[in-house]
Order: sequence, then structure tokens, then C-alpha cells
Amino acid sequence: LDAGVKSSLINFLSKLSNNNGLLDPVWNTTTDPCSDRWTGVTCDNRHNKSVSRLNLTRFNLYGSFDASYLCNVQSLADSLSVIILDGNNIHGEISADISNCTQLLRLHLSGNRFSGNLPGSVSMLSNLKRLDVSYNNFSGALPDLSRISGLNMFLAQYNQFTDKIPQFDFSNLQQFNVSYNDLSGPIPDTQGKFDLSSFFGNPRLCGDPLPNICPLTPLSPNSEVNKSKHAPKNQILMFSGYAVLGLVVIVFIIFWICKRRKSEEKVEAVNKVASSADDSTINKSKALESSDYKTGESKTDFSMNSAESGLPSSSLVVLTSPVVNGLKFGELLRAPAELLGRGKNGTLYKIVMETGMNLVVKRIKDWAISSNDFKVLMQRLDQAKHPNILPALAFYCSKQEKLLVYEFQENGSLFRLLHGAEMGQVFDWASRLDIAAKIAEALSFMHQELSEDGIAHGNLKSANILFNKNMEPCISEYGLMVFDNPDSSSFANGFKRPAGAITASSNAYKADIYGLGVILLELLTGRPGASEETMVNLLQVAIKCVNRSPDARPTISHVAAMINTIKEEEDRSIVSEA
Ligand SMILES: Nc1ncnc2c1ncn2[C@@H]1O[C@H](COP(=O)(O)OP(=O)(O)OP(=O)(O)O)[C@@H](O)[C@H]1O
Repeated sequence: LDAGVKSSLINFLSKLSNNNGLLDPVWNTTTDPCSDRWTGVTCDNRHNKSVSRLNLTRFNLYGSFDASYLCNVQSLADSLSVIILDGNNIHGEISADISNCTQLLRLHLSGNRFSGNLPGSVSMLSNLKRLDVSYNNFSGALPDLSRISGLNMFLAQYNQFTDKIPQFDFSNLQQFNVSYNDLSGPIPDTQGKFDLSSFFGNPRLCGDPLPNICPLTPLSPNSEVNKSKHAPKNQILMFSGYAVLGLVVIVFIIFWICKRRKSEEKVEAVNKVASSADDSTINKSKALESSDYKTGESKTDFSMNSAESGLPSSSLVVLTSPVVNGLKFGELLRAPAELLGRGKNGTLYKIVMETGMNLVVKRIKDWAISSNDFKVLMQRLDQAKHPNILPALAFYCSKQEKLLVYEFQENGSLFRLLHGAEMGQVFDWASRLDIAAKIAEALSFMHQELSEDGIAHGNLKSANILFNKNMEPCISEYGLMVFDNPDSSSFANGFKRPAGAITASSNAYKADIYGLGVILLELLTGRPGASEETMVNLLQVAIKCVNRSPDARPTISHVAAMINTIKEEEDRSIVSEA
């Protein structure tokens, strides 16, 4: 390969010092990126052996992304169609040189610490199909990408973008998300293609599909009405109306904040004396463990017991979720409930709220964790957000009772899909591989994000992979590490968990890898339809994951990278076959 390309790649990587030395020994001047298969580099051998893809997902890269090394070297820029740097620790700004990578189809920078503006020069990448800058610290206005007519994915959630949403060519966009930024003003007409979840978390955005209606814009000075002789008087009246309205809103907000503070103080006081009150609550509510929840009209056993005990409604902590704003404990208790399952970790109930929303309450038994540690754990988990992880919406904790509230997922679990009554339905190989890649990515994100806190999933299995309303797989019940006696533990699908799969929290990450391996085996042992080579490759990954020795199991970043490579090879072969 061209020496210039090789040295640009090495220079590019040298700016991204690698913590665990995974790439450095492989990428060096004495080897060839294509013939020696540099990690993360894919070549197009049909066109004079040129570098077509760079996928360095989760390689612990730390440093800055210097686009000039990739995009200012003509022969590299002419062939590079994919740059994926998801899930690293890359910081700094993206230089305008990115626009010289004119052949780019995919630019994925999700889950890093990029900051500054997303440069306007991105809009010159006219071939771009997918742009993912989500989960970073980008700020400033979103660039105008309306000229990129083929763009079908734009993800920018969880940044600090400001100003209005510019015009996009929504007719081609299939995925669009700008939630959790600081955008303002009216949402452009998306042709009804995207729902609330694409825009949530921007308090100053308004208009469809958000519930808040945009305020009427003041008439322009040239409008006919303003030309009338009463115009100045009308304007004064209108603006003083706005001022009065603004004042009322401010007074209301101050009043509301004071009220909230007061109730928070109350909660703290209540929590301090909670232990004695809680004990009596639990004793009462424990009685219901013997009799199941009843669905329907009448009050549930749970509601009666808890109501009697006078449990403070404020003891339910609602996390930062737009889904259940203002959820009250009393509402949960009053709502009809249905027993979904009794697992080894506790009992699960489906709750139908008055609003029609379906929630799930997980009641964990005998978890020897202090209320304070539980709160810290829940808040930490709430900060590590990933689209394929089902977040808890709220939690309640007392000395012995821990409750967790989740959104009910109508589409069921992977376990049900693979082994349940619906197993006859079409569930092709591409979907299985996609699920494997997404679960591995999500778990990799969580392990990395929570590595300092030592929080693993602890009970990863196909019954805990739920499909959301878009049939995206989501890992549920993350972080509820209720460890059991490893000898007695087996998976519902018949795979035996080996002794040592879960023994201590230090080993819990490896237990997650084991759980993932079992899920991969479940995905593999379903119906055929895949290319044999791809299945064998995935099988090899699964076998590595379920190694009896926890130390011999790969890390999650390796697993995610291996599955991604398999998926990309499969995608490529499908494209070339087509
Ligand atoms: N949020 C949810 N929405 C819809 N179904 C759910 C949700 N959470 C769990 N389920 C399903 O409810 C059933 C019971 O869940 P539960 O967590 O009690 O079982 P389990 O995973 O076997 O138990 P444990 O986690 O204690 O080992 C499972 O089939 C699970 O897939």
C-alpha cells in the first residue's frame, strides 16, 4: 500500500494514544494495513488494495481526532467510505478537514467526549448516508445538512446543541434523534416520521410531535395589519401582555421551586426515620408475597397493605425520565396489577396506570444493600444511558424492600421470541446478528462506563433482553447484582452456568461475558439461513465467552469488536451479492 497512506494512518493513531496497547503493535511501518490486516482497517482489494473502512469501536482510544491525517491525503480520502470511532474517549473538536473525505458514507463518533461545533463543512460530505454524533459534548448550532439528500440517519442525542433545528431532508431520513440537547424553537415538519422520543429533553423546543404548542410569533413590521394607524398601540398592548404573562410564569416557577424544596426537606426527614416505619410496612406487605397480585377492578393486596401503613408517597424516587413525569407512589399502589413472574431475585408485576400507561415493578427480595448504597447505585445507573439499555424510571427503597419501576415492553423478550409460542415467526439470520451486535455494544458501553464503579449486569440472559416498541433489543435489569449460589444456578434454556460464573463482583464482568455467550449460542442454535462461515465465526466468539475459566474470557470491548466485524463482513457480502 502507498507509503503515504500507511504513515498517515500511523500518525492518525499516534494522536489517539491507546491505553491497552491493543493497536500499537499491529499498526507499524514494517507491516501492511491490507495484507497484514491491521486491526480495525478494512481494505477494498478490488480497487488496487485501498483502505475503505476504519472501525475502531471501543478501543480505549484517548486523544484527539485529527481528520487531516485521513482526509488530506488524496489516495486515502478517495477510498475511505467508513469511519467508526464509537465508544472511545476521544476529545477535542472535529476539524473542517473532514470535508475532504468526500467518499464518506458513514461517520460514527458516538460515545466520546467531542466538544465544540459540529463543523459546517460536514454538510459538504454529499455522499454521507449515516452520521452519528450522539453521546458527546458537542455544542453550538446543528449544521445545515439539507443538501445531503441521501442522508438516512442523523443521531445527535445527548449533546449540548443549541439554537433551532435546521431544515433536513426528512423524506429520506429513517433515523433521526436530537433528544437531550438544548435546542429551542419550533420543530420543523418531519412529515410525521418521528415521534416524541426524537425530541425529548429539549425544554425550549415546541410544536408537533411535542405536546407544548409554539407561541404565536409577533407580526412582522411589514404586515398589513401593522400598517394600520392602530399598529403601535396594538404592539404595545401585545408586548405588555407577554410581559405580564412572563411575570406570572416566573412567579409560578419560584412558588413551585419553594414548594418542591419544602417537600424535599420533608422527604429527607422521612427517610431518616424510615427504618422503623419501613419495617412495619414490609411486615405488612410481606403478607402479600403469599397471595398473588390480582388484576382488575378491586384494590390489590399490595395497595391495601401499603395504604394502611401510611407509606410516604414522596419516598418513591422518580429518575430523570420524560416518560413518567410526576409519578406518585400512591398511583402505583392504587393501580391494578398482574403478576408477571417470580424469579430468584424477586417478583415482577405489571401495573396499568390510570393514564393507560403500562409499567413494570420489580420487587427485589433480601438484597443486603443499604438504602444509601442503593440510591447511589440507581443514580449512577441513571447517568449511564444507552439506547439499548432499558433504564429504570423510578425506584423505592427501604431497609429490606427495594422496588424498581420500568416501562412495560409490549414486544416481549428475546427468550420468548426464540423459545416461546411465537418461535414460528420470521426471525432471520440478519436480525439475529443485529441483535447480537447491539447487545454486545450496549454491554460494552455499560462495562466501560461503569468500570470504575464496579457495576456489572449480574444476571444477563435472554429473558432480560426486551424488545422496545421499535423492536430494538434492550438489556433490562442492569446492575441488580443479586448473586446466588453458583452451584445451584442454571439458565432457563438449559445451559448450565459453571461454578464460578458469578462468585464475586470482581468476577461479575466475566459472568456477563458468559451470559452473553449463552445468548449468542441461543441466537445461533435457532433456525438456519446464515452463511456457514458467519455462523462459525459467531460460534467461535460464543465459545470464547463461555470458557470455564473467567480469566480466559475476552473483555466486552473485544467481544463487541469481533461481532461488529462479523456483522460488517456479512453486510458487505450481502451488498456485493446484490
Ligand atoms: N419491562 C418489562 N416489560 C415486559 N416484560 C418484562 C419486563 N421485565 C421483565 N419482563 C418479563 O417478565 C417475565 C418475568 O420477569 P422476571 O424478571 O421476574 O423473571 P426472571 O428474569 O426469570 O427473574 P430474575 O430476574 O429474578 O431471575 C420475564 O419473561 C421477562 O422477560
